[in-house]
Amino acid sequence: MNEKAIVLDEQAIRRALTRIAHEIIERNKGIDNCVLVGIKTRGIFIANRLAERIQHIEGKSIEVGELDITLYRDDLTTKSADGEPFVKGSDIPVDINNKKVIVVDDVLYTGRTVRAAMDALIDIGRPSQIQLAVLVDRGHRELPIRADYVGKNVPTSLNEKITVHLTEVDQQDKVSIFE
Ligand SMILES: O=P(O)(O)OC[C@H]1O[C@H](OP(=O)(O)OP(=O)(O)O)[C@H](O)[C@@H]1O
Ligand SMILES: O=c1cc[nH]c(=O)[nH]1
Repeated sequence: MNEKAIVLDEQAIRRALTRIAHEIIERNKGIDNCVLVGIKTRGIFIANRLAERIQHIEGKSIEVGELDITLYRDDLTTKSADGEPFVKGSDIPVDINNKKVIVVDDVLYTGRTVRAAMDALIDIGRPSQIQLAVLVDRGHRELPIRADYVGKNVPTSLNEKITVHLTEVDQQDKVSIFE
């Protein structure tokens, strides 16, 4: 696959996350009773960055939990009967009962990862609300799921792929579209 375009550079990612942090605070009238839950690798780093910005803006800390979701649809050795993603592990340091849980991921595509995340959350408690924040929404949903906070909507064709690079793991901040 070839890199077709850079859709967000370092500065654009920074601005998008700052905007989302403000939107989270505005929508929830502050961050009392809110918890961020990042999905596996890059969603966790994005959730941590949002938490830093929220702390900076509100002067209050927001807790960050983690979910590790495996998309094993293509992994024949571990494929389950229904072939859906599953939650491998979680580290959610707070009681999510009656909390507003904001799920955070880098890319929203079919929605199956988020569906698995919501199942896992509902298994461990009863959030008062679940919201969703993503850096990129590339469309092509297979489930009735939408994001409440979107860094950038990137219309894609099915043969394209969005890659998100973050300095914490990839030594640079960049979102690209590959075809
Ligand atoms: O809406 P969906 O169709 O579920 O796709 C979105 C998920 O796909 C990506 O993870 P991927 O499995 O590519 O792993 P990665 O994060 O390690 O790249 C991305 O990080 C999202 O979690
Ligand atoms: O294009 C895509 C689709 C799913 N997950 C990604 O990270 N990119």
